[in-house]
Amino acid sequence: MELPVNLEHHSYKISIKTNSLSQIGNWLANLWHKRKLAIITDDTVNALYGSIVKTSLIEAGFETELFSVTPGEASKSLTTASLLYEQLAEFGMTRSDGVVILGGGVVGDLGGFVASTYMRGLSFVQVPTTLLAQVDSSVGGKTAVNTEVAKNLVGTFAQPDGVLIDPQTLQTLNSRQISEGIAEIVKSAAIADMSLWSKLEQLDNKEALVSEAEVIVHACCQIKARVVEEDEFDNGNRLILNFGHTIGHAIENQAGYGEITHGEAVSIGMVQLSKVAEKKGLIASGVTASLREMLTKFDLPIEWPDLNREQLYGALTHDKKTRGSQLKLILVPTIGQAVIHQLPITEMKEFLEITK
Ligand SMILES: NC(=O)c1ccc[n+]([C@@H]2O[C@H](COP(=O)([O-])OP(=O)(O)OC[C@H]3O[C@@H](n4cnc5c(N)ncnc54)[C@H](O)[C@@H]3O)[C@@H](O)[C@H]2O)c1
Ligand SMILES: O=C(O)C(=O)C[C@@H](O)[C@H](O)[C@H](O)COP(=O)(O)O
Ligand SMILES: [Zn+2]
Repeated sequence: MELPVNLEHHSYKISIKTNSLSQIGNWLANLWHKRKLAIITDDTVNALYGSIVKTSLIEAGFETELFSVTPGEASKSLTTASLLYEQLAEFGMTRSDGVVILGGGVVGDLGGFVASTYMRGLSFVQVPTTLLAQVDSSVGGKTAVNTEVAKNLVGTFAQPDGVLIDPQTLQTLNSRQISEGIAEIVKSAAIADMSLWSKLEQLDNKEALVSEAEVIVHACCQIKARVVEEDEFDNGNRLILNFGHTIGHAIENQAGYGEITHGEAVSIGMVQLSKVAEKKGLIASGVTASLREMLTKFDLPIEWPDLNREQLYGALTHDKKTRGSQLKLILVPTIGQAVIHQLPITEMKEFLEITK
């Protein structure tokens, strides 16, 4: 299956095909000529898929080197980015060369950030290997690293030249990693696609979902491509992709990056936000219960973790949907639709249930 992402200055295709990873050399040879390639990955993905990818690229005629970082959210940092800049320079990467980003959303965001800033920008492709990365992070061109102050505080908008998705790689993920990806699938359905929501309702558990991965990944990429095509730079309707993220990112930051995964934090964020929104009459009654039921079916957390709410509030003031003292909060008034609700950022204390 192939899906186009049609953008004003940088269109590209998402290819979704089981067992395509070993054919990456041919796929890239059709996209790029005469490139020196740097694969950016993490140690776990390297051990599983590094040599398949590197061999295929070398066989296709590319001079290829692989750079691997420590797995986990803590690597999405300026420190790791600096190390990668040095490694790319040592390998002699120039602006006619390209970066192949192989792994989950962490190397996707980090590698995209490094590729788009090294020498003011190299071409790159995304080869996502987690469910989360296949349904969300590999598409749309948001790159970032975290800082102590806030999640994804520093980043770029930089689109890949292509996305190669091999759903077969999902077979080596553990149960928690599958759930984490499902949080973004539930988000995508909740904000924009009632028929995907109905499909998710029919699935008994995550094993059933993984067995239909190709169809579900395609549906999510289609939603994301449609939203990004309309608003590439996140000034309008793209903000709806951030449902659950205002609270979610604050949780990730305050728990310590990687302690609560991105998907888990977004799951909690969607439910806790909707709970208060429902009480305030901002969304239809029953939305929160539907989200709770769906997310718990897929083993995702939905209750507040034991974190200081005032500190959570401090962390969420750095949300990129703020403009001055106003925040654009994403609400789901009924399943399948999203709205942008502007409010003074201080009102988020109500959503965090901070008692005066
Ligand atoms: N740019 C975007 O639009 C966007 C969208 C959603 C999330 N994100 C970001 O994505 C990140 C989360 O991504 P993630 O959940 O993929 O985390 P991740 O990249 O840390 O991957 C999770 C774990 O799975 C391992 N792994 C990866 N592929 C594997 C495979 N096939 N088999 C076995 N293990 C494998 C990794 O080594 C890692 O330990 C967060 O930083 C989040 O902010 C970005
Ligand atoms: O692509 C987008 O736009 C999203 O918001 C997708 C989110 O799932 C993703 O987590 C994104 O990285 C969040 O972006 P941010 O702008 O809130 O840092
Ligand atoms: Zn997300």
